[in-house]
Amino acid sequence: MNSVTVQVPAKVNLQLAVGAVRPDGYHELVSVFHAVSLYDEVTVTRADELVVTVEGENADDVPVDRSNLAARAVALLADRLGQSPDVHVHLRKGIPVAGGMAGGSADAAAALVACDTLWRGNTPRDMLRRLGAELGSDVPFSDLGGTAIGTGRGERLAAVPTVGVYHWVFALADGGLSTPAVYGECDRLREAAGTPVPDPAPSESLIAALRAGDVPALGATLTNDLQDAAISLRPSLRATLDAGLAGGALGGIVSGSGPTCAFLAADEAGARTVARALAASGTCRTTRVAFGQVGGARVVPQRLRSTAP
Ligand SMILES: C[C@](O)(CO)[C@H](O)COP(=O)(O)OP(=O)(O)OC[C@H]1O[C@@H](n2ccc(N)nc2=O)[C@H](O)[C@@H]1O
Ligand SMILES: Nc1ncnc2c1ncn2[C@@H]1O[C@H](COP(=O)(O)OP(=O)(O)OP(=O)(O)O)[C@@H](O)[C@H]1O
Repeated sequence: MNSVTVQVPAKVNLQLAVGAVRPDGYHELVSVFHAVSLYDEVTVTRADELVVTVEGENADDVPVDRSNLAARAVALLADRLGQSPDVHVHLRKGIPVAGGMAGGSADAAAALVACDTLWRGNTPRDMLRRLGAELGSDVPFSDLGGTAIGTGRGERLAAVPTVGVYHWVFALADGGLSTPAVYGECDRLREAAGTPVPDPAPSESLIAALRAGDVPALGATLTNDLQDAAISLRPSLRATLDAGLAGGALGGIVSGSGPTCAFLAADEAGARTVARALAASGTCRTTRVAFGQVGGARVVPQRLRSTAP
């Protein structure tokens, strides 16, 4: 076996409750993660040195040096397995870059699975997730997929029972937002308001909607504590949210740290209607239609691989 390809999904946070800053600088979270059908594909191939190449929309915004999260994942696993990290990592980006949908984290999770397969490390999946948490708070969920509650800084996961299919429209913006900057803005806004920061807790109505597969109820209970901060840094997001809701979405929120906005539609046809309304409004760069929940990082069987890098 000379190369391995892993497909890995984007995420949207159905609830993102942000608590106080911890001594280590991270915020205590309750995050209801949901994996959706926008995918990156990560292919690792044996090579003379560790190199990264990237294809897809805004590929130029993705670093190809050792700061790339996938390259860091390769180096970390190589170190743990006592293995040389010399592989070619090729990223085929379908997840918006710096869009609040965990694109870099997805690539890290996929690179861990791909290299462990290539090197026959046989590392248990929960161990790969623990390694992933060293690279970023969203990485373990990118590996797990489905729908799950994340606590701590978002890395401690428990699957949430869910029924039904959820149809989503994502409004992509020009340019990204920096995750630390959005958390920082959230703190600044809270300090200015002078209100105490509540301990984050799961929304019972949201969990009930997921258990029942109640799409309108889910649309009504989407929340994101980083939304005001993202809008404060990118005021045009308000118009994007308004346009999606006016276009018939059952709910709309900023995805994670933004600037992508996520809209829940009643069904597949409804999603296409919302996407058209968003495109006509001129309030976003482009749209993507997707569904959830989907599984996490998985090896693509060789016979199903579309092209070699
Ligand atoms: C916004 C979310 O995407 C929601 O799922 C995540 O919380 C961010 O996860 P991520 O991109 O994997 O973030 P990390 O790489 O772990 O952290 C990047 C930066 O985000 C901020 N950060 C992240 C997670 C957290 N619980 N509290 C934080 O304050 C910190 O400034 C941190 O330095
Ligand atoms: N493999 C990667 N793919 C995309 N960006 C990467 C990658 N590795 C490092 N980065 C850097 O990380 C930054 C954030 O990109 P990413 O797509 O992970 O953002 P995000 O989806 O907002 O993350 P999150 O939702 O986890 O906060 C990019 O601007 C880029 O410089």
